[in-house]
Amino acid sequence: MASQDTVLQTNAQSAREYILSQPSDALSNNPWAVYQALDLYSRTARLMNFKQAKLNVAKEALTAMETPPKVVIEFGTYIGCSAIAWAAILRDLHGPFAEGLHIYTFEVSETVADVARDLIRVAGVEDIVHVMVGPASESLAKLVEEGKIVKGGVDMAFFDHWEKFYLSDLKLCEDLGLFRVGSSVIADNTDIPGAPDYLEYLRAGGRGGEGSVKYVTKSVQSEHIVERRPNIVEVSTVVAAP
Ligand SMILES: C[S@@+](CC[C@H](N)C(=O)[O-])C[C@H]1O[C@@H](n2cnc3c(N)ncnc32)[C@H](O)[C@@H]1O
Repeated sequence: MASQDTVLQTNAQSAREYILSQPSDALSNNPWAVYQALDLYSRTARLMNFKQAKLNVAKEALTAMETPPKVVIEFGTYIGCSAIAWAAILRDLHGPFAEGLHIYTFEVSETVADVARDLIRVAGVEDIVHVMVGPASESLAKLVEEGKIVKGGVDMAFFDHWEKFYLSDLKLCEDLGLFRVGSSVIADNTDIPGAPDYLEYLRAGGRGGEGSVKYVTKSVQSEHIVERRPNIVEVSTVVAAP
């Protein structure tokens, strides 16, 4: 029987074949069209991309931010579906020629990262979406070390890798001083498979104590309600940052 990793990689490669087989004038340099083609494809294929109904929740949160977001970090690239959507949203918010737009996205598998890079290229957003291969915590620390992300410089962090890493990676963001008041922290799959320690932490408002990062958080039900399927997007806002 094929391992989970092999299935994950094979499905990702099939998604790339599907996209590359489409007429290029329909998708080329059009991030929304690529996102939607992938989302449509995922309805019949087993893909673990961030689906449209949930993206709508995240998009609403990003659009409502007082300071429109420019820098996004994403834990879990997979085929680049959500990263392409973040690029489309940032471009919509700031215009096609805006400077300083960056999506740093972290993926542990070289094989699926290659798929993401190809799809990001089709979408024409490779100038603002940076795929980093390796454990997310290491990639993030490297970005800070290299000065590519500065203190208070993350407008939105998206958690969509393996749930067991959500809380430790959130705490790493705090330890590196990446958030500002108003930063958004969004997470998928907190209901199924579930990230109880992450939810408990955010619902308590954070680590607690003087000088700590504080949050308000809400579990938002996405519109596409299928019983016993993951429907929740956890949307948290930083309300205090030392
Ligand atoms: C649910 S998928 C991400 C879906 C993606 N956001 C999208 O919409 O296409 C989770 C991905 O996280 C990756 N991953 C899991 N743990 C990781 C870690 N600690 N560091 C980096 N990537 C990780 C997995 O290999 C997998 O490709």
